[in-house]
Amino acid sequence: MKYFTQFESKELGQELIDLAIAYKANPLLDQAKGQGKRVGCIFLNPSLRTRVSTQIAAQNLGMEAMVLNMDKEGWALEMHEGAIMNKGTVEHIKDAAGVLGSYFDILAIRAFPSLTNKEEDMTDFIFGQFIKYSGIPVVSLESATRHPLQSLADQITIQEHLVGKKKPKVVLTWGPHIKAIPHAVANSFAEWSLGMGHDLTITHPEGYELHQSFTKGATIEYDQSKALEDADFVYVKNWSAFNDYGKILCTDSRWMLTEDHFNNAPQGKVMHCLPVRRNLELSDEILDGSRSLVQKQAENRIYAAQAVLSKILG
Ligand SMILES: NCCC[C@H](NC(=O)CCC(=O)O)C(=O)O
Ligand SMILES: NC(=O)OP(=O)(O)O
Repeated sequence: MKYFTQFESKELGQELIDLAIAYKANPLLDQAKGQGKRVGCIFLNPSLRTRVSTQIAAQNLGMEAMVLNMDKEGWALEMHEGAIMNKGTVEHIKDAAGVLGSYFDILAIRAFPSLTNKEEDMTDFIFGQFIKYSGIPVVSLESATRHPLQSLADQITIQEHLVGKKKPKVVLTWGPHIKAIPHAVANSFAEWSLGMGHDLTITHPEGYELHQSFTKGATIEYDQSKALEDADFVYVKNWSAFNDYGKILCTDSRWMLTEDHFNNAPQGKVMHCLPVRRNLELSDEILDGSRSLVQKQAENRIYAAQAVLSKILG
């Protein structure tokens, strides 16, 4: 495996889940595997979990992880070919990524979407520039379109809580937010859940349809209470409109889950990638109650990253 940027196949997904579960039981199982190797973690946006869990994962494999907060500590990067760099950008991605490629064995990159340029965002333009010019294996720490390490951790968490059920009912529900938020987590969660064979229902206000390349095979249900019936896992996420790109079309607080939403899904577990805005996206009642898997998901981020780095090391 050279790149980890999206869901590839159920077989690879399961292999990574199994490896992650083995590392969770014995984090230092492959302590010698990464000796003498370096992973560069490049952040163009903020992070808590991804930053720390990836460093712990590398350390567990005996690898060195270096973090560069490019948005704050690096030179402003020019992404476009042929640009005359007489404005704010200082260094071209060709030069910077080439250098990083010579310093590291693996590059891991976080590059959020603009939410203004749909075409560039949809092709993961910035992310692609790093892949093109670094020439080394690349791991996504959340791109414009996807957050695969989060999704892998989510699938590990679902498998750990299946209680004998082969095909769980998984619901992805939109929750309110005050900001325009990327589609990456929702896209990726849908892509991985469908890919791993779950029965997926997606519920959101009208106008919040995700791109169908991520949701093909899912049931789209605009009535949230109907969607939640008999749900085993309920994944809460805000995202901005995709068709009316990057717009906020709804802030209706009735979409925020409380205990009352679970009258027809008593067994339902609740998931969120974090960070979560309490009592806006998701109620204290749910987050602090026994349905919540959010801390377990965050813990599994370590083992998801460890499995991916290990697989790339070969
Ligand atoms: N990496 C996990 C989520 C990152 C990002 N959340 C945010 O930007 C939240 C910002 C805020 O709440 O102000 C997202 O949803 O894609
Ligand atoms: N879930 C997640 O990716 O968290 P961070 O943005 O804090 O890394």
